[in-house]
Amino acid sequence: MPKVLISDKMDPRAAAIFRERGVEVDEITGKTPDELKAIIGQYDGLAIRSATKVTKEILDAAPNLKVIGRAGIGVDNVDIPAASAKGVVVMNTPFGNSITTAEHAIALMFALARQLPEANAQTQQGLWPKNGFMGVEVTGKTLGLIGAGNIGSIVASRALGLKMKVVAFDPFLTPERAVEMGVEKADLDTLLAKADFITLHTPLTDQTRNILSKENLAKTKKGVRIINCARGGLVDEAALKEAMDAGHVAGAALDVFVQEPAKESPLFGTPNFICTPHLGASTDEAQVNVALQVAEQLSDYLLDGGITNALNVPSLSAEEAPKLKPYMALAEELGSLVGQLEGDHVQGVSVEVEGHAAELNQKPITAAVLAGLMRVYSDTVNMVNAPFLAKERGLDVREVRHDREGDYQTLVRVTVKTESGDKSVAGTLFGHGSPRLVELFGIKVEADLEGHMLYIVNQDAPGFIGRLGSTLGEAGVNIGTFHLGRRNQGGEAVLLLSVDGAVSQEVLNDICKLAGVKTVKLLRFA
Ligand SMILES: NC(=O)C1=CN([C@@H]2O[C@H](COP(=O)(O)OP(=O)(O)OC[C@H]3O[C@@H](n4cnc5c(N)ncnc54)[C@H](O)[C@@H]3O)[C@@H](O)[C@H]2O)C=CC1
Ligand SMILES: O=C(O)C(=O)COP(=O)(O)O
Repeated sequence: MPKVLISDKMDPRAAAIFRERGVEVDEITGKTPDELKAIIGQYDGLAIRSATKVTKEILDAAPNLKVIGRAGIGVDNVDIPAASAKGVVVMNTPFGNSITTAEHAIALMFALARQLPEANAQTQQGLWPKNGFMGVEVTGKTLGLIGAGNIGSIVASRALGLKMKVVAFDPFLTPERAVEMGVEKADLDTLLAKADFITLHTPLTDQTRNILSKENLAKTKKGVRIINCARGGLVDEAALKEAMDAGHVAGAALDVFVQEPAKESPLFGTPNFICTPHLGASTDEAQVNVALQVAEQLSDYLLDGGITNALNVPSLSAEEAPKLKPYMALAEELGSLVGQLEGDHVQGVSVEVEGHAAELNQKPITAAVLAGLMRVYSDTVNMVNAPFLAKERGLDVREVRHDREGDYQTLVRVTVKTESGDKSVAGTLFGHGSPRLVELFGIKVEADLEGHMLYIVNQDAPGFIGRLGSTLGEAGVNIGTFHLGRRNQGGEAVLLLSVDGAVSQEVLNDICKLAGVKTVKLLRFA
């Protein structure tokens, strides 16, 4: 039974789903990195929010980890390249808390416009400060939206409902989508110059870090109010403090900080500065959404291989997974076969699918071919890290889909590019989806690729099979299955024998000495 650790506070429904689905679950929150390192080794899955930092060090201490699920959106607390290199799938729940976070941004906008926190505090102190809090209306004002993705577009629709004008800066926002959203698409400088309120809804990337820098803050309208419910680091906190002290920025509301938990900040105590402790996603509704989703997604992956909302592998629905499973087994065997035969020389790989296979999602099939192929270099390769390793090695990977049906109802062909030309193997599925090799380097040969196998290329000649049988028999090697194919009569022939166990180098040398033998190789399949 797979085992999952929930390491951040999560709605109890997550644990309940894991148990219902047949996944063992521990909820251990608030661990230090060292404490997490000490226990992570026993888990197949890890469910987190933003508090747990999944660093390379943690991943190195997690040999069994297969999947990380973020109950939320931002995954900047996960070292995704390190996870990919280790073959760990990283998933998030991209929509579960979007409305909630958008509402928090709107709530903070109103709180700034009417100075609600300070007015509340002073009233409760018994000061009745009726004349101290002159606010501004949002109606008719311009909201500058930096980032018009899921959350940004919900904020825009709410702001339009409040009769605001919305100007959006997002390099990936198409003019058509801007029209559909009812916003004006603008460049950043235009937005900065026009906005009465600015709200940020981008991930933290090299391009967005300090997008509200000292320089950009200086380009804003005097009296602007700024809201950040996305990620700390989008706003230069020191520059914001300066701009507020100078009276240029009239108010700022931060839900997120460069350093979290933010126990101290020069901004604390600044008039018209409001903050919340990363509460953007904290509503009952959002937390139930993300908890249910993350538990279902992790269970799907661990139990059936279904992949939803993964950031480092192609998606594979729980419905698709059972259909694709036998193809992935076939693809991995074909990859393994070419890897073992040609591994050192491979410069590029082409994966072709035809017949029924062409109706399926090809990405997982290609990833499985690469996993089989790359396992020659490292036994920690799997479908997740194989495409990354292939890229690292500079392998040119191509996918081809043929609608035609050939000799077989379904076929997967793997062709590797080598210095001595293209070499191709192909396989199909028989009966109840059992993989079968049907072609090896241009020769038709049918074989199940399993266990230890001997690959022999020889010159087709009478008596060879008898001599080979005797050599193996004398060495005490039992032949399980025997598959034979040849290019033409008297031409090159290929033999694939399954043998009961490994064959010594001595026996391989003896086979090599048999007349007509060109190549002998011992292969190993799962
Ligand atoms: N405070 C909180 O508790 C929460 C914070 N978030 C954060 O909100 C942010 C946005 O989330 P979503 O809208 O779901 O993401 P999304 O991926 O749907 O949208 C992000 C948008 O930012 C845009 N973008 C990327 N680079 C940009 C750049 N250089 N300049 C301008 N725009 C750029 C993208 O094109 C995209 O449209 C994320 O960082 C997420 O982590 C999300 C949920 C809760
Ligand atoms: O979903 C996100 O990106 C968030 O920032 C929410 O963070 P949290 O799950 O509340 O720690």
